[in-house]
Amino acid sequence: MSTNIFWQESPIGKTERQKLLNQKGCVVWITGLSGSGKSTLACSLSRELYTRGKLSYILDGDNLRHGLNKDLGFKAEDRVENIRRVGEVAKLFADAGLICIASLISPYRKDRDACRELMQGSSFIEVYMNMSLQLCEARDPKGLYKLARAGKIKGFTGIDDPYESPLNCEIELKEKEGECPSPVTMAEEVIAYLEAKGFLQNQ
Ligand SMILES: Nc1ncnc2c1ncn2[C@@H]1O[C@H](COP(=O)(O)OS(=O)(=O)O)[C@@H](OP(=O)(O)O)[C@H]1O
Ligand SMILES: Nc1ncnc2c1ncn2[C@@H]1O[C@H](COP(=O)(O)OP(=O)(O)O)[C@@H](O)[C@H]1O
Repeated sequence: MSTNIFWQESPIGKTERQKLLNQKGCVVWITGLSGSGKSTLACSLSRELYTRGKLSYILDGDNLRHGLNKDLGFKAEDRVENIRRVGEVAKLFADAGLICIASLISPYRKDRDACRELMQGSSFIEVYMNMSLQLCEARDPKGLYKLARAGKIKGFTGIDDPYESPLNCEIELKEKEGECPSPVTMAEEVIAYLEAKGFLQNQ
């Protein structure tokens, strides 16, 4: 709890940085169950943006838990702090003028909404990977669902820990007739949204 602190203004601001990059800083927040395809979409989106000359940066929950958040586990209060920190970091990246792609389970609605509140206007874009538990569990690329079902991991999201789906997200991606759209198709949907909202230019 710091006291006697003052905000230091910088001579070059977000407006100048956005002009330099010819884009607008924002946060694309990807939420969903483990195995729903968050990281895959984040990578595909980052690649597609790069080919269009747009600068993005991925904040991936799993990766951040190797460094910034390595003191946190998966208890409710740790997940709350995890999302709070990443929300603040995402805000900095957006302020730098980048398209910040945050990819975390972020299971609690209140925490995602708090991250949204940090951002101005419509620059927080919540993307919900609405994939069934059945699909995620069938994928199980890390074998974590198997361990959770066997009781070897306690408090696993979707098994014995809650996931609160978004009520008003900007983009919902889901299975169609039991099939999941390809990562590129999903990335294109997000890019179409960013384009329509003017984030990919700075005129
Ligand atoms: N108990 C439990 N519940 C959920 N997930 C678990 C758990 N233990 C480990 N993992 C692995 O941690 C990754 C999720 O980290 P996040 O930082 O995104 O989680 S959270 O937003 O704080 O809920 C998650 O990665 P993804 O599969 O990419 O979602 C898992 O690999
Ligand atoms: N659109 C997709 N179509 C088919 N398989 C996918 C798709 N997206 C992800 N996958 C596969 O599903 C698994 C989980 O994806 P991942 O991106 O790691 O999910 P998450 O980050 O949500 O845990 C991976 O094996 C990945 O290859």
